[in-house]
Amino acid sequence: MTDLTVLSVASECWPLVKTGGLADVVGALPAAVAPHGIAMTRFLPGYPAVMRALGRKRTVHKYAALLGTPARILAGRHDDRPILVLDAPAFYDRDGGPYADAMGRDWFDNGLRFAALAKAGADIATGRAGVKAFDVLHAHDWQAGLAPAYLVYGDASERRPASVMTVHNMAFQGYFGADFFPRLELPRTAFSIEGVEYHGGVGMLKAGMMLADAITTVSPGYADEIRKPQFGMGLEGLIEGRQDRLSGIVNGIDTQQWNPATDAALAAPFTAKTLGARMGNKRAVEAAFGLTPDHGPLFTVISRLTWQKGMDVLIEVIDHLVGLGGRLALLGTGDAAIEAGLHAAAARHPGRVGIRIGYDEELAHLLQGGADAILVPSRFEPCGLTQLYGLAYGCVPVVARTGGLGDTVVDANVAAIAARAATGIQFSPVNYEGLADAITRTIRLYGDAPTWRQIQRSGMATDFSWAKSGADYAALYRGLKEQQ
Ligand SMILES: Nc1ncnc2c1ncn2[C@@H]1O[C@H](COP(=O)(O)OP(=O)(O)O[C@H]2O[C@H](CO)[C@@H](O)[C@H](O)[C@H]2O)[C@@H](O)[C@H]1O
Repeated sequence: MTDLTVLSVASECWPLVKTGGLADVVGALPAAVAPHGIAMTRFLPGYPAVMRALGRKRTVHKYAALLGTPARILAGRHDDRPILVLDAPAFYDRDGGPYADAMGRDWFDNGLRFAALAKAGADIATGRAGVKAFDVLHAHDWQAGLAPAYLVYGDASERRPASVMTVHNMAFQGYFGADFFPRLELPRTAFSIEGVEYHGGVGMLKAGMMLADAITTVSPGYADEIRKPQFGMGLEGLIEGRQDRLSGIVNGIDTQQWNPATDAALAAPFTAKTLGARMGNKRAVEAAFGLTPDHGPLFTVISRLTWQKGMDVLIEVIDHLVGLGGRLALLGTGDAAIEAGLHAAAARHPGRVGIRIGYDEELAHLLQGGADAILVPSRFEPCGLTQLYGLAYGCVPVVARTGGLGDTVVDANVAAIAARAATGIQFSPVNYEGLADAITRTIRLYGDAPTWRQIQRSGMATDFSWAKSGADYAALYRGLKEQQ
């Protein structure tokens, strides 16, 4: 029986639109909370891909002008779950990505595009947009950050749903100049330090974190870290002041989507009992990346190519990795300078380093199923999903000891190996010595076949499902509803 309704407002949702981990989480949450009596509806921008995927839709609300442009709210279903879409062609009907054009330049009107999503989300959650009001509005990242503000500064006579602001990545804050404020159609009182104002302009993530009834981030470790300036990125003061509202709930993974026994993207499906079958995937990865086949350790990286992800440090250690007999198959897209550095490394090491620039979901699955270890040298990582997929696929995660990476991987130190608890390798700090040493350790462990198998099996036995976190989100929603 469902007795609590949640509107989840986000700019991405797997499999409709994805640029990163946010989409995976928004896509998986409804099923994760459903067993706990929570009915979750997602609300997304009407990008062309979303409009196409939804098929039959019904108009539930029309705006003559939503922040200055005609718009409709449409109701549809996907994977047998309800979805609401903001159809505002002037904002979303464009070729290119959700945030940037085909050349990678941010859309000039991103502030307005996502403020409109947030405003319409608040209208829906309050029951003003042709569908029944929701108990809770759950806003994800800066793109939905103004939704709690539109609730707080809305019509005071209406019953207001509770709100949750989830921070998937503090580095993206949605900051716009003061001249942007009048376009938001918020009352003047909202432009204050207690409201949406941030350093003289509008901070969309800041607004959500300031005004939501609860703040969550995607691991307990990151929830702790963002109180410090190094990780708080300017918002540490606000976070300290709202400590009692903050919690960390670690991401799970969709174990239907990411199941090595049934994964159609693998050349050879396998289980913890048939790890030998991974060899078929390794051969397929070698073929796809132009690597010379051998039995030595094959590393992978599947990542946005950015400073956050430590990709500059990765480039520095590639010679070391190859020098120890390792090979690397990398899939990613991002900063041009990092792409150039990777291409140079691949040219130096033909047959040992293969690079694929681009976004390819199927190849990501094959890499997890065929590589021996996945490198995640992030400088900060709110949760991280690729190390969780690695655990599930016997692709041993080698991770920086930060945020969710530290929370989800058990380092293969002597005690953990003896207790059969080790699931990967942790290292710190994120610099040449730290990562090079971690690679040396990994290659040494790989050479000890029984221990390596044990690490793979312990990783695969880890509970990375949504079971616990789904219950945690449900408990959070319930607590907020009771306080209403
Ligand atoms: N080139 C490529 N081709 C195919 N797939 C690719 C790819 N590059 C990346 N991916 C996929 O994109 C996702 C990346 O998710 P992460 O959680 O690792 O990082 P991201 O920084 O995007 O997410 C942010 O939000 C998530 C969700 O909360 C947090 O886990 C994380 O710490 C935070 O930084 C994974 O599903 C990965 O397989």
